[in-house]
Amino acid sequence: MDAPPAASNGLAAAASHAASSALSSSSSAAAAAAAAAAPASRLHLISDEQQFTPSLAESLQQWHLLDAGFAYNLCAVLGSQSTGKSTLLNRLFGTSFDVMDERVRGQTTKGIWLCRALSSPLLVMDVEGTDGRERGEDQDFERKSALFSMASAEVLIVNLWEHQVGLYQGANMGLLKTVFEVNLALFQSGKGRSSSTGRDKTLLFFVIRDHVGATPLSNLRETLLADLARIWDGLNKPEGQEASRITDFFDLSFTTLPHKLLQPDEFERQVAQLRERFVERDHADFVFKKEYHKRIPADGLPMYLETIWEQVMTNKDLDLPTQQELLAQFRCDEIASAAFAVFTTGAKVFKKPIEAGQVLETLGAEMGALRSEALAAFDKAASRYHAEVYRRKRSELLEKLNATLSPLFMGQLKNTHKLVLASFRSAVLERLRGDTYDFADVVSSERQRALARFEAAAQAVQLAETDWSVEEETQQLATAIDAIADQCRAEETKKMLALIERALKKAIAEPTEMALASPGTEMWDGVLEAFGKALAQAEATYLRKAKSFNATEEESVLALAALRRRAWRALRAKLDEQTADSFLAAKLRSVFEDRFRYDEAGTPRVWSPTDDIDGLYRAARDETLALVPLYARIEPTNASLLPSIPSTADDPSHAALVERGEEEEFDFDASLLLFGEARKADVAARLRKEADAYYVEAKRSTVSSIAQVPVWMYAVLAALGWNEAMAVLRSPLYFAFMLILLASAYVVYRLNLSGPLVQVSKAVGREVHRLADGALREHFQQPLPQPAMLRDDSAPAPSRAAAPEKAAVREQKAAPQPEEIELSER
Ligand SMILES: Nc1nc2c(ncn2[C@@H]2O[C@H](COP(=O)(O)OP(=O)(O)OP(=O)(O)O)[C@@H](O)[C@H]2O)c(=O)[nH]1
Repeated sequence: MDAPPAASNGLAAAASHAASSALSSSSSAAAAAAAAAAPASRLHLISDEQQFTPSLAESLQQWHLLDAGFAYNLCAVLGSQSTGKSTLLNRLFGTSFDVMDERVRGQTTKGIWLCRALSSPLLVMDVEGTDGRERGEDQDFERKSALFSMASAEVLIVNLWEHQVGLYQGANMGLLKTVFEVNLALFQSGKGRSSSTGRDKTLLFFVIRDHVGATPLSNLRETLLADLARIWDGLNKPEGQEASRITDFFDLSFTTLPHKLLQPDEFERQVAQLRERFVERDHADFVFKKEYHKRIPADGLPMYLETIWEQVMTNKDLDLPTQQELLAQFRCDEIASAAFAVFTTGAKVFKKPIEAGQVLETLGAEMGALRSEALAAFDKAASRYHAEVYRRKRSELLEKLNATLSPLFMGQLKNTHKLVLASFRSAVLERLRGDTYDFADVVSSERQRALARFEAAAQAVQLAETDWSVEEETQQLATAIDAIADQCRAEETKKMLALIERALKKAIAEPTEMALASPGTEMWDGVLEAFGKALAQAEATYLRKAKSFNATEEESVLALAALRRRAWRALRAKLDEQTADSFLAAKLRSVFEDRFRYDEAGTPRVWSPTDDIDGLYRAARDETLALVPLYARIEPTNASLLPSIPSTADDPSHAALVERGEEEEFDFDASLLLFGEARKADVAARLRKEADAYYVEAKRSTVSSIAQVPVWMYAVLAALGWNEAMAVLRSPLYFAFMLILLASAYVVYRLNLSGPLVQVSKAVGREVHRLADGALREHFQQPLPQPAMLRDDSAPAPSRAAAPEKAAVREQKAAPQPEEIELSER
């Protein structure tokens, strides 16, 4: 960019005029700024070598126009070389274009220069003059510069001398023909042009210089219009535009200026008047009408002008609307990228916490704000471009923004899902810890709360203008909640079934023990009656509780079947325990004992040699042995007492449970058999041996009673001692001794010494009795048969072996039988 030349008088005048016009039209601040401003530096937009400058954006920035949007104007001046174009522009706009040195006379402006007007947001293009000697017959640049100016400028100032008007063959007419031709080419696609609305028109502003006043402006205007019409008619118009008129594309305006050198004051005055039309927006004849604007935002101007110039240089078809669209695309992309970059930096902040599983309470609002900021930044700059392109690019940007935010949204949902699920689980478990709860109530209220919480969190993070959906995630959460609820329910059911089972076990224990302790044909009826009652109660309890578990009919049926099986297994376990070897042996022994050792009245038998020990033994043994098959199989006399317990094999769903190892195989019919033939034989053999032991003991007790000292022996002793008694009475010595004894007895009695003496005597008596008894026994003792000779060595002695088992049986019985009490007393 070239430095401006020293401000001339004209320039200072322009500046001061700008200040005054700014003051009069808008604000004093703007006026002050304008007054203080120096002419802007000019920019060699297209160099002598026809190269486009890379510094336009920089210059626009310096001229404070880069962010002006559409609030700027652009005009270009065309005309023959050295016709005072630069001089006019500098006077009109306070620009700093080079003016020809009078002494040299030659082409001053080469290529195209651009400068900002001093007092208004106006860009002025000074285009190399046509017909110059320097470029000779080469009309190429003239066409290119015309094309370039037409594509960018709202107003084309056509500068010509008065004496050139009417010279149809002159340089200006050639220039105008070129302008018209390129105009048609620019809009050949017909897009974007609407002659009815007047949009995309260009103003041709004819400035007739050195107007001496002899020919009035109106005449000059008519002449020029006639020339223009003739040129227009002679053009080769593109298809579809054959009937078009010049005014479809151009507005035409004409003005004159006096000779600058001959009438300098008048020249300056009229220039000042003309300036008003260019800078004062409120002026009635303000030249920059809206419809002339090329709708290129200032920030897109560098790109646009460069592209246009490239197209011009490569002689490609230059279709202006297409160029505008391309520019819009390019710029919208650039603006979107800039906005997106800022947005991405902002969005990155949320990424880590979300990935770490956090739930960010304000994420929705912050994402929304971030997205709005990005869109606002895009809208601000991009909305000035081609509307359709802008809309398309905006929706692309929105999509991109949403795509960036989507993982955050999904992450937040997932984290919320986890959080809500965990709270649901802990809340349910917490409430299930108490005693008084309704499972269905707990689960449904917590489920509702969890889903509502999730819904609220999801809504908070969902943005408008997205296709994000929370339905799937909500569905997944509901499924996960239901799975946890099912799990809890299964555990609760298990707990409940275990409680019911425990109660049932307790209920059947005592009746079962009592029934089995007194075997008989109706033994099993008692057991099964008690079981039936306990089972009915258990089922009732289950059904009552199952209601609060939301169990379905089908689930209840299955659970009841399982409960029956468990109850039956519990009964079987009790029966197995009660018919275990030691218990069963004790029971049978007890029965045998009752029948063998006690008579019908329940009195213990004292065996005498006359008793039919063998007969009683056989009867008692056979009766007891007959009980073994009774214990071996559950067989009530009343078959209806047998419960209906479904076997797992008959139930496909339970067969599946068995396969999974969740329930054992169960066959009701098989479960009725407590033990088989082999064990029956074993139990019988054992009982026989024990009975044998009792038999031997009975026999031995008979022999013992025979070995007692007979009563008549004492009579014999009295008879034999009669003589000795007479001898004592007749002998004075013995008699005296007897008297002394009697006297001693009297003294003892009188002195009350009988107690201790009786004690001593008793002790002495007991000792004497013991010694005498021992002596007699020894005397009459006969050898007895050894037990080993009578019974098998392996059989336990009844007193030794039976004692602990009997004690065990007694411990097992919760309430001793009357018979047992009797026995123990005995
Ligand atoms: N007769 C006449 N001469 C003028 C007028 N204005 C400027 N000049 C003179 O014309 C000569 C050319 O002026 P420029 O302003 O350099 O003309 P230009 O058309 O910009 O020249 P190029 O940029 O070389 O095409 C200078 O010597 C000016 O003094 C005018 O109104 N009437």
